[in-house]
Amino acid sequence: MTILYQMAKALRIEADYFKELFEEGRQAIGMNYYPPCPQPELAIGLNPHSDAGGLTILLQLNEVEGLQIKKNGMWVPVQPIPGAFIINIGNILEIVTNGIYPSIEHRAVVNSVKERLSIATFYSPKIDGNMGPAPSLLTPETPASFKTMSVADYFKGFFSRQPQGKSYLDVLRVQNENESG
Ligand SMILES: O=C(O)CCC(=O)C(=O)O
Ligand SMILES: [Fe+2]
Repeated sequence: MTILYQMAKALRIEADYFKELFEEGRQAIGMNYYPPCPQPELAIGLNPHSDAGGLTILLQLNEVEGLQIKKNGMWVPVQPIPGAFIINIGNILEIVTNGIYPSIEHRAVVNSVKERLSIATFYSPKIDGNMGPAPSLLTPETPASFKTMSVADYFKGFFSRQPQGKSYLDVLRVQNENESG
């Protein structure tokens, strides 16, 4: 919550909006084990995706490189630093910040000789609320880029698709003035 409140403050989003969304939020944990692969160029550990939730806190457990983020169209490795957490922005933060904090596309590659372990915690809003771009960010010059929807419908949509880059966000985007009414 501390990280989220600092983000809200930086963007001048009312703290109450984040409190309402995230304070009773859901935290999920995922553990990833990537066995060594003799031909790593033919395999992928985890397909390119952006995380569904608000914030992800990730620990690369055993100092084997594997996580890559997409920056300017290129895959950039994230060096594991012992004891350091990686904070990733998920799709829901992109939606509530109306695109100011874009979610990060990332993937995990495998190593030819070493196994790799990571633990991720995903922090998301409570399931029985609605979410959309924070009202305080919306002005006539900066209209909503995303639809407001229930958190439950958002996750239903997310889990009914194959993870494929950031494609799900495009479905939720307000297309243009005419279509958005
Ligand atoms: O193993 C990693 O470093 C990435 C894990 C990940 O992106 C995820 O669990 O969503
Ligand atoms: Fe991820």
